[in-house]
Amino acid sequence: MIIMDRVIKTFLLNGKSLPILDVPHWEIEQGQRVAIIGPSGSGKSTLLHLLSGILKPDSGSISVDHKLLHELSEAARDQYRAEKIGYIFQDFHLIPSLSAEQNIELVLPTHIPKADRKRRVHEWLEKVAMLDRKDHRPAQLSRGQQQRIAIVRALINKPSLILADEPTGSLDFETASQIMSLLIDLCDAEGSTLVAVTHDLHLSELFQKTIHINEINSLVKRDISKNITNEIKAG
Ligand SMILES: Nc1ncnc2c1ncn2[C@@H]1O[C@H](COP(=O)(O)OP(=O)(O)OP(=O)(O)O)[C@@H](O)[C@H]1O
Repeated sequence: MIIMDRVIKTFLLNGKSLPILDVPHWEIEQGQRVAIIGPSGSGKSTLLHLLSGILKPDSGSISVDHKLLHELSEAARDQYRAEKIGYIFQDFHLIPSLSAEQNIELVLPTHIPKADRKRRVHEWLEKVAMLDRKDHRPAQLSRGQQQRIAIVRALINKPSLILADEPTGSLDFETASQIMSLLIDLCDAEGSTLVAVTHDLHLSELFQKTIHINEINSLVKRDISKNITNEIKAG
């Protein structure tokens, strides 16, 4: 379970403090699959960065599985991120010189013996129908295939929380729906909580719940976001 309480986040820009997020209260139950929609610049990525512990709030509390993130040391936050969180980016962030298999194996804990590592990676490649592409480097894969590898890399350590920032933003609609459905199914199977930012209202329908950022961030003006949502709908 994730609870954000009275969270304020500002950025310093040219010596001026710029308010970005004001979250009075927001909760996500363990195992929920939530799509976050909202206009550009409304703080969606910042919200994910706060949940992952990459960013710290100026004030307020963020609790994940009863652990208060701001009370953890930097080292403990890094460990929490490595163990509990899988992060999926729009542009995959795969290492170009490594094969699909090596990109995934890289995130497995070093104490796991080589043969077990291979077996585990192969099982996951099978789940996303990519076993026959295991030796391909990212440039030798389609964009949808690269995202499948990135999804496996994020999920293989069974994190309790998956954060996805526009994970299908650079894919055509059909591939995007397939990849988003795959991600949701895998999170379902693992019981992981999924919080995904998407611009696409049609894709957001695949989720249990869609939340507009103005329901979370009190700084986003309702009327502006409504107009933008309507524009997205019309598009
Ligand atoms: N490091 C930073 N320093 C200063 N301002 C920042 C920084 N990072 C983000 N911002 C500002 O914070 C606001 C929210 O950015 P964020 O990336 O969270 O928005 P977003 O809703 O994810 O946008 P998009 O949909 O375009 O990706 C923007 O106005 C952005 O300019």
